[in-house]
Amino acid sequence: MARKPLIAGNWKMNLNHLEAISLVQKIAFSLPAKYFDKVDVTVIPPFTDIRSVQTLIEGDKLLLTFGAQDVSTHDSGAYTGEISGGMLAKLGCTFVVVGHSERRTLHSEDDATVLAKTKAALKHGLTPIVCIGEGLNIREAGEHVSYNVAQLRASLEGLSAEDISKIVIAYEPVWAIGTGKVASAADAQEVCAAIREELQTLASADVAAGVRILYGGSVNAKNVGEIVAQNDVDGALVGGASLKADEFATLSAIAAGGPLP
Ligand SMILES: O=C[C@H](O)COP(=O)(O)O
Repeated sequence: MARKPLIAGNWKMNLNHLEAISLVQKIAFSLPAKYFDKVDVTVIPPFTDIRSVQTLIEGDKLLLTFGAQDVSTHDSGAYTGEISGGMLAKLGCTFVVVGHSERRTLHSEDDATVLAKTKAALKHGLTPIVCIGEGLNIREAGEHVSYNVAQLRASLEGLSAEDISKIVIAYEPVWAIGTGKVASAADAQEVCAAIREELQTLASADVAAGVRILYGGSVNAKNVGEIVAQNDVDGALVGGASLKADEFATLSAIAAGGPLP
C-alpha cells in the first residue's frame, strides 16, 4: 500500500504567535502547491500560536495542516492548565502529538497516560502522533527493538484495528533528539519495520500496511532523504530544523521526491 509521507514540524516551546505567523508564511511561500500531492506537511506550534496559525492557513487557503503538542485525557472540568481534544478539534487541528519523550520524561507520562491521551485524540477526530523511543542505555544494551515493541503495545493497548488505522506512530530514539546524533537510516528502518510487524498483530496486515510511521531525532535537510527512502519510514517528526523556514521547506520537498524549492 502506498503511504503518503508526512513531515511534521514540532516547534516545542518556541515562537510566539507573531513569530508563528511569519514562519508559516515563509514555509508556505517556499513550498508551492505541487508538493502537497506527494507529501503532507504539518506544523505543531505551542497552544498559544494555534489560533493565529489557523486563521492564516484557513484565510489564505494554505495546504499546510497544523496540530498541537499535547492533549488532556479529560474533556472538560477542573484541570487547570490543560487543553482538551474538543478545544483542539474546534480550532481545526488535524494532528496532536502524544507521548513525546519530553512529556514522558519531564512530566512523568507513562504508557497508560499516553494511551488515555491517544483515546482522547481519537474521540475528538484528531490524528494522534504516538511517540515511542528508547534511551541510550537501552540502545547500548542492544534491547531497542523489544523495548520499542513493548512501548508500542502498552501505548495502544485495547485499541481496535479501526482506531489503530487512524494513528501515526513516531519512532524517536531519545538519544537522537536535539543532540545532532541522528540514527542511521538502517537503525531507523530496523525499529520502524518492527513497529509495522507488531501493528499486524495488534490490528491486521491491512492496517499495518497503511499506518504511517515517522522517524524523529535530529532530522534535517541533509539526512532526511536517506531516512524517508527506507521501506518502513513514512516521514519525519522534525524538531529544531522545523523552526527554519528554508530548511523545513527543503526537507519537505525532499520527502516529496523533489525538486528542491
Ligand atoms: O519532536 C521532535 C523531536 O523531538 C526531534 O527533535 P530534533 O529534530 O530537534 O532532534
